[in-house]
Amino acid sequence: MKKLERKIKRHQHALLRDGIVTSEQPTKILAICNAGLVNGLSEEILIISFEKYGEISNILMPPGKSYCFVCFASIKSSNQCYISSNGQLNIAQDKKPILLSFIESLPEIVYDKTWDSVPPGLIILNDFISENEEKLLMDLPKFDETSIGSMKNRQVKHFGFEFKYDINNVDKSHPLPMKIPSECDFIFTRLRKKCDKFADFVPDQLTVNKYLPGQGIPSHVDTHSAFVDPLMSLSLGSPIVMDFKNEIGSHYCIMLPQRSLIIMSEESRYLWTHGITPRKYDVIRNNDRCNLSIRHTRISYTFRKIRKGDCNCRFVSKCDSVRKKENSVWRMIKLLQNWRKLMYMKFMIILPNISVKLGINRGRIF
Ligand SMILES: O=C(O)CCC(=O)C(=O)O
Ligand SMILES: [Fe+2]
Repeated sequence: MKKLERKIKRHQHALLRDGIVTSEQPTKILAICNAGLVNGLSEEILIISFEKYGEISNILMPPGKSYCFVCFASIKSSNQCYISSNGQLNIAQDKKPILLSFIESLPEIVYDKTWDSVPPGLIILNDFISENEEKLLMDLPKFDETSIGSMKNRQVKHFGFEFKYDINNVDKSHPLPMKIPSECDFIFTRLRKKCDKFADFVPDQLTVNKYLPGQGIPSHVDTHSAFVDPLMSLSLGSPIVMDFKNEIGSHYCIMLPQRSLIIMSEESRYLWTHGITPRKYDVIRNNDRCNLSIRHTRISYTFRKIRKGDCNCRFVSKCDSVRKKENSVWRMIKLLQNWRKLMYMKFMIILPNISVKLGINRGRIF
């Protein structure tokens, strides 16, 4: 038996131990037997390497495993992929060649991500602006192309109030001289017509983010005490996947199309984190397809309204106003405890003096 075949056989036995049955005959599903999530293989690399063989209908990467699966729409495609890549395509760990095997059926795994749901309170208005309006808004902020900017992962510009990333808040007492540009006014006239619910929303803070391919924004909840509900973000240029996560482990991947407006309100604004994974491609799954969307430059306009006073939402676990109140109660308790300690120490110091004065000694009065 040749060396390659022997190696594959070893991996096939390992797959069998996990209940995955390989097939001698070509099927639509290929197992990459020696590389998976734990070896740093990604869906992006698989799509880039394999899409030339035909339509990919699914990719399955079980968490914590050193194998994964690519499912083609036809056996012809999977067979071509097998012939050209088995033992020849160096995308396994340390640039080693991948070892392939056909399998009968995909194992059942529960995905930790969902592509077809949105968190409560989240609305996406597609084609919210025209191509001309998009161009105007993309050219407006005049980002300096030569500087990488103050943020590691993107460039930002603030209007109305500066968002300070070191304190995760705005300095409400120092508004910026640059207000939200009047070129944005049409957005809110349009919103009033399209969405009654947000007719009263008049933002006074705007953050423009510019993301190059490979850049993103860490998952976060916009500070409750900084901004009221809702938050709105207009997507210009590249479509992108935004990740929404909640505390009980739900993870929704939401495609933000070019020229769309996303409105985050209620639970989606207060409880779910949102973020953009820094990568050059997004994997989009719908029904029975798996596509790669190549990122190019994206500019987003995030409109927010500064909150006056504390937040009084019901999503207390993520509310910094609640945390602030809790902290001040704790501070008060600590202060009281210290005060009691101080009084006790003072008492212990003056006690001997009193006992001498009263003639108290060793518990006896004489
Ligand atoms: O780029 C976006 O659409 C979102 C930006 C954002 O979440 C933020 O600036 O807080
Ligand atoms: Fe945000």
